[in-house]
Amino acid sequence: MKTFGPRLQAAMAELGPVCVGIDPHPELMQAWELPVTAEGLEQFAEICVEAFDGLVALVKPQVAFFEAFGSQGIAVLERTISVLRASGTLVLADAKRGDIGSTMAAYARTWLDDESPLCSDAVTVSPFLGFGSLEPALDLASRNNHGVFVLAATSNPEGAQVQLARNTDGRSVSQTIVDEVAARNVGEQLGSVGIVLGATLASAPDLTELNGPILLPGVGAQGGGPDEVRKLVGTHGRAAVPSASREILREGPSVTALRDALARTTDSFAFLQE
Ligand SMILES: O=c1ccn([C@@H]2O[C@H](COP(=O)(O)O)[C@@H](O)[C@H]2O)c(=O)[nH]1
Repeated sequence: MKTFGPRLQAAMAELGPVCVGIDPHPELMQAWELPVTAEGLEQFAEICVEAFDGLVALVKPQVAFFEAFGSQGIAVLERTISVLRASGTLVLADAKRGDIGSTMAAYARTWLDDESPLCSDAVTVSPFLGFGSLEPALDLASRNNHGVFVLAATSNPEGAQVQLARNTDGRSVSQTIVDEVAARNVGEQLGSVGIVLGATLASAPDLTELNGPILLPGVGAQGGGPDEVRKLVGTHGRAAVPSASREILREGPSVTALRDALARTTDSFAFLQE
């Protein structure tokens, strides 16, 4: 099996660079005339799978919205991930896990071990307990040909307080994270360790050495768009994966309307793959 980076690259070349998020906000479930229950969650997820499966490079379920329904929500998430992956659609679990190394190993087994019911193609992780604490996830991902997306510069304005702080060597925390990720991707076609870079940001760390996928959440509902993404990624457009959730999901529950919204978003970012 190919490593995650080239698999994502192939999917983006075929289907366009966009990632669509499955974020079952209670307000969206109500707007879709679904009950805000585990049953409603299941229907929401099934509609998303029907709308997006096979039509998008990456699907990103936001784990928090499933966890909110307890064990039944987790069961819906398991089914959603496995149905998408069974048909070859790449799944990024947006779990943003980060902890001391020994606990990180348990998170890694949950999201990146092929025997786990929640195993996904990739997972988001938080490096703010120290980049080295991510080692168990990076190691397991590498052994199993999965991917990891490391938060580097997030789309929320509060992130700057931590992420733009300077280290003793003068680099920002964000830049340090990008550099650590870059070291993981040396020699790869496209590395399997990516970063998360908010599409809402005014500027980006230096991405020259990154050689990994750049997930850009914040498209649409948070105000990011093609112009912002173009400016942020510069010459690294082929590694850029703009991500939108609410902007597309608001068009539901019609599968046709969801697909149309996805197609519009994909068209608006087609320039990244040119
Ligand atoms: O910096 C970040 C990291 C992750 N996210 C996640 O992406 C989606 C965005 O949803 P929209 O509805 O498109 O705003 C959501 O799951 C966030 O948790 C992010 O927004 N910014």
